Amino acid sequence: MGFFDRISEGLARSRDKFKEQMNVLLDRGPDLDDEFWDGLEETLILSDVGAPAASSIVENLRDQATRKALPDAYAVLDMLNEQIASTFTEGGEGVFGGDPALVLFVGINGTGKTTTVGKLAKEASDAGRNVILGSADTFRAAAIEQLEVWARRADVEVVERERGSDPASVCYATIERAEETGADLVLIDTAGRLHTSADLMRELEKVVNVVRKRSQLPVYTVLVIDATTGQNGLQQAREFNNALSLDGIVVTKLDGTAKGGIALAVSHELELPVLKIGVGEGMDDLKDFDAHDFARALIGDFDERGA
Ligand SMILES: Nc1nc2c(ncn2[C@@H]2O[C@H](COP(=O)(O)OP(=O)(O)OP(=O)(O)O)[C@@H](O)[C@H]2O)c(=O)[nH]1
Repeated sequence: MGFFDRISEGLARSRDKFKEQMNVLLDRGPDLDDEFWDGLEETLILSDVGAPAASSIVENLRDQATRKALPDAYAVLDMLNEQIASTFTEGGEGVFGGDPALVLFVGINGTGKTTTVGKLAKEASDAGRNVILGSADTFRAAAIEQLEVWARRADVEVVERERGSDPASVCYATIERAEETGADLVLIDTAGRLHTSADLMRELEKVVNVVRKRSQLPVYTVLVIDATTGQNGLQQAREFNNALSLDGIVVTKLDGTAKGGIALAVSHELELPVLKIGVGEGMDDLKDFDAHDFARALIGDFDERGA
């Protein structure tokens, strides 16, 4: 199944929610009056894209409707996909684009950090890159074992220490080992932590600072967000970004959620690119992000019979 089909299948619930709201709005007729524009903004907000993104999308579409003298709501909806796509923050090519990099994965518990590291390791190793993994999640014993399983599947080395070790020292050891082996992609899994826990966030800041100082490879910090948590994901992203100056996000569990719009809320509000998306638990379920395909999958197409 191609990228669009996978993401389209995954976002079916998000799309249904959007369409249901839109159809109620269109039932009153296709006039481009204030009620339509307010209703469109509200529908976007209910789709979890966040108020700032929703208002920017509606403002731009309103401008275009005036400039191009668009006849009705259907003409506006034809431009909605494009407008949503361009509201995502672009960039981040350096992180997984094939250049040498050290990437630290952070996020709250259970968002899919270890799984994402594993999937990426497999993809990069299959593409012929020299990959090494670091298990700085020294908090949860199962996380170390889980990463070992992925490392075996990907046929890459993983640097680890016993449970309870200092995560910064695991990072240090991983960087040393990467230098010895000439690895050009270093992926470090960190322990899940609540963004509201000041101590754990300080510990993570320390880990990131150690890595930034010590690594000769460019260092990127990537937040892994679980799409099913909706608006809470935005709050997590704000806190992690404040503490760590993130370089991008990976949005997981986009298979089967009605809250897929959260990817846009975070990308737009925090000016962070979406680097990858997770659409399942399997090895091949981590995909490159394409804003146009994502927008199409999120809201679908509209025609005059209703969508
Ligand atoms: N459906 C679905 N499940 C996913 C996806 N990504 C990860 N998971 C599942 O989410 C669960 C948690 O994933 P982990 O990778 O262990 O999460 P983590 O962030 O490393 O967890 P902690 O180490 O506890 O913070 C696992 O059961 C994964 O298989 C995804 O894209 N879709």
